[in-house]
Amino acid sequence: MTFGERLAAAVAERGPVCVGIDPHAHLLEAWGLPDTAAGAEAFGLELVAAAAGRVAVVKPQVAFYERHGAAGIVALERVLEAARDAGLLTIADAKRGDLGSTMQAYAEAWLTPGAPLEADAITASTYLGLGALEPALRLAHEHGKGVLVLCATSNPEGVDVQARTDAAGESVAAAIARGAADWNAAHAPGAIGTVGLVVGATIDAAALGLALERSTPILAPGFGHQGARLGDLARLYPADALVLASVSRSVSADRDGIVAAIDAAVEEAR
Ligand SMILES: O=c1ccn([C@@H]2O[C@H](COP(=O)(O)O)[C@@H](O)[C@H]2O)c(=O)[nH]1
Repeated sequence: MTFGERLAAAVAERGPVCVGIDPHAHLLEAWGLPDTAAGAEAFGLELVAAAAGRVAVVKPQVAFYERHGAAGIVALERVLEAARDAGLLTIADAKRGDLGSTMQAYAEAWLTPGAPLEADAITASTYLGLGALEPALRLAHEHGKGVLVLCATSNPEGVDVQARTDAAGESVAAAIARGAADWNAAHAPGAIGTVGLVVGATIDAAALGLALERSTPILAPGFGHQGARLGDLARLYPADALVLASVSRSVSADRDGIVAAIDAAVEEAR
């Protein structure tokens, strides 16, 4: 089964909300936790417990674990393991992107069953070309895992690169979306595939000429803290798209209120 098909089944059961796990220093302080690996682990484990049974997916932001060094990576391993044990799909928001042989190593780190940092999908950057991701896409496909490629990101600066067009008028973002759809069509015809796209909820997808296909799962950050509203999901994305709406800070601001905030997000998205 492809990652896209696994994701579609999970979203059909629990809805499109993805709980982001972003242990910012200011959130650890607000939660009364130390700004250490142990604090980031406790934060992540509480969010996993709150998300379990409520949503389909959690998305730890790797940077907030890396900032604590080796102990932070161990903490992330434990958070990923707890999420797996709780029946949640996991997206490691690692934004990896390098030439092919190095991408192979990244994929072995994040997408190999049994690896200490195993996740169901990673985020990846195509600055070295979509073709450079090929070893990661192949390894992901082999194991039913996913690679979510940055396409039209939610930050305002992204448009400087992503809206650039070639001689035929195709934007960088549109070319990435086309490449992802082509890869899925070639490797899993008729299915929702291995390669997904990151398409922010704060951007104008039509202005970029994006053709979003059902075969290409979409990770949609930008809801909540960045301003987009979960209630607008149906307006922002094509009706038949498999969209995962990511919320991090907006559900984790208040330690005592995370269950209520996740329930509210699920309800608003529904
Ligand atoms: O285009 C992108 C790609 C990734 N992100 C990441 O998602 C979360 C968003 O956090 P919020 O608190 O819900 O704003 C964060 O980890 C980003 O690095 C993104 O925002 N936009």
